[in-house]
Amino acid sequence: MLTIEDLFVKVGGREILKGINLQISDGENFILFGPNGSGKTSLLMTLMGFDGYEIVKGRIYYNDQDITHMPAYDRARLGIGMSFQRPPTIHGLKTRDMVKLCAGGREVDVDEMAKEVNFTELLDRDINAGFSGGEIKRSELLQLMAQDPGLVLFDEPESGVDLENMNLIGKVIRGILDGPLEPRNGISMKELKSRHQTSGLIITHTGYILDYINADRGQVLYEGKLCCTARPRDILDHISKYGYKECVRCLN
Ligand SMILES: Nc1ncnc2c1ncn2[C@@H]1O[C@H](COP(=O)(O)OP(=O)(O)OP(=O)(O)O)[C@@H](O)[C@H]1O
Repeated sequence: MLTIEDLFVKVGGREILKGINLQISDGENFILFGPNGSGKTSLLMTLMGFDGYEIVKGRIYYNDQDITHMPAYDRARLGIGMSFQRPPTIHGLKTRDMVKLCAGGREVDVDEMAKEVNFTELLDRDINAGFSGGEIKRSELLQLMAQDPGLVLFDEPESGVDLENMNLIGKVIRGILDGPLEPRNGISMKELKSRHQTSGLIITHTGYILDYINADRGQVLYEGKLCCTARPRDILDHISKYGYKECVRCLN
């Protein structure tokens, strides 16, 4: 699904990612931890192909295709989607129209999807214009539901979300990553799951999202390098007890 080989990236002239190696399989959810400024968002932005993230060494493959220098819109067409920590406001473009664009020509029922994320009242407002933190997250999820990507990059899906909304957002994210939660149209859960192979790369500080999704593997990004491979819950427990200082030992 996703393979990153020896990736070095400069941002604003400074080396931020220093030799990243990572593989995420079909249907796997991988959790990324790390202190502020360690390069987590830069990694996701690089994977999405945004300008300003200069790959100085290394390769990125998606489904065996080399996408290292592919433009962002082509990566989106291939099936990579992203939910941003701070997405921009876009004046003059209604969220409803953006959701249709995300569907890339497929027929989608925007109103029906909006109901699932409690977004009906906001559909005809410009994207993110005056939206609250929780509304921005729900807007992002709605766009992802329409895109139906094969790989989703989530940058801190819990940030700015109250506990009640976290429940809604957590369940929607689980639906995007793990497929429908109950049998549909006479198709068994096992069959639905085997058809749904969406993978996730998810940044979290709090770990709230772990209550909602299946995630067996995680790592810490520390000063631009990956370390400490373990079960995400174990990493979280360790960080809350000892902070990130132990990661320095793992790196040496
Ligand atoms: N456009 C830019 N120009 C210069 N430096 C940048 C730019 N974007 C990011 N950086 C720097 O790169 C480093 C890594 O930033 P990044 O946002 O990737 O960290 P992060 O791990 O996601 O942090 P956080 O947990 O606070 O979100 C930071 O020192 C940041 O200031």
